[in-house]
Amino acid sequence: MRLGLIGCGNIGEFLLKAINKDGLLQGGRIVSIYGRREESAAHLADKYGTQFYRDFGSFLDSNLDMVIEAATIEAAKEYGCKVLEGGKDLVLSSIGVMADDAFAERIREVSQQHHVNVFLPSGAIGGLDVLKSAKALNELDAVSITTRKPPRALSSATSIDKETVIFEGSAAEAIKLFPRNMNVAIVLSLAGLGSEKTTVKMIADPEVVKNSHLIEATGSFGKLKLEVENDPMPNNPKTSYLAALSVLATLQNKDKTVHVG
Ligand SMILES: NC(=O)C1=CN([C@@H]2O[C@H](COP(=O)(O)OP(=O)(O)OC[C@H]3O[C@@H](n4cnc5c(N)ncnc54)[C@H](O)[C@@H]3O)[C@@H](O)[C@H]2O)C=CC1
Ligand SMILES: O=C([O-])CC(=O)C(=O)O
Repeated sequence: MRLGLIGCGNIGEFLLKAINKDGLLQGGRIVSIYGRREESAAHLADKYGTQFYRDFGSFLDSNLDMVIEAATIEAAKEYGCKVLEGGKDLVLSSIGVMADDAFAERIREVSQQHHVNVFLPSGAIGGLDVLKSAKALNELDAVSITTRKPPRALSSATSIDKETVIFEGSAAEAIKLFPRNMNVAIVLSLAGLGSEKTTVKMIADPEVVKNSHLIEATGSFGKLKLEVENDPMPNNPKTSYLAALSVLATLQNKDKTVHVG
């Protein structure tokens, strides 16, 4: 499987190391990268034996089977449909882009037209399997996420010196205000009740070092309560290590014939 990578930050470099250096994706290799910061992308291309493209069209033409976006919501919006129209599967990290209903609809249409797949990894959270089962008979009543991060992981809250609720509202509002922190709320919305009905609470807490997410849901199945306490990525405290692992796991599982969960 020939992979292309958009974005060479934390998740991008994690994937380059895991796949191209450590061989953790059987039969797969990142052969092309497209990055905005030319110098660092060229350096990574050299370090991990891959090709760096400045021009998106040439990147897409480099005989790829699948493209992984690990950049930003804006990049996902700009390139997502082009990848699918080019006949390649797509893995999105910046899942917040799917909060835009018109864009999400377009992604669904284009992927059907071109017979390609879009993968939305569970990212820095879990519990999506429970929500999907719970809503099989439309009997999922409420879903919420409470995110607690150190202030330095929340760009707008760096001067906070005591535990502070910095946001309460819908997932739809949360992703607009915190596009680098609330992708989790949108993947949760997609698995559950949608971004208007999924509720979010964000807490900046100078006493914590981990990024934690508490997922709660109720429905005819009973109750869900699941908390992940994530170690942050070393170079980007906003992003949890689990988010990078989930992208790799999505790639590792994509061609399995026996599906768990
Ligand atoms: N689904 C989830 O649970 C999670 C999703 N994320 C999201 O995943 C994405 C990647 O995260 P990180 O690797 O930690 O971010 P990062 O900030 O470390 O790296 C992003 C890279 O993308 C590059 N970039 C930005 N715009 C670009 C463009 N238009 N074209 C090409 N490259 C571009 C930047 O120069 C940077 O190198 C972010 O959107 C982040 O918010 C992060 C954590 C959890
Ligand atoms: O990595 C995390 O803990 C969550 C995150 O930043 C996001 O969903 O955007």
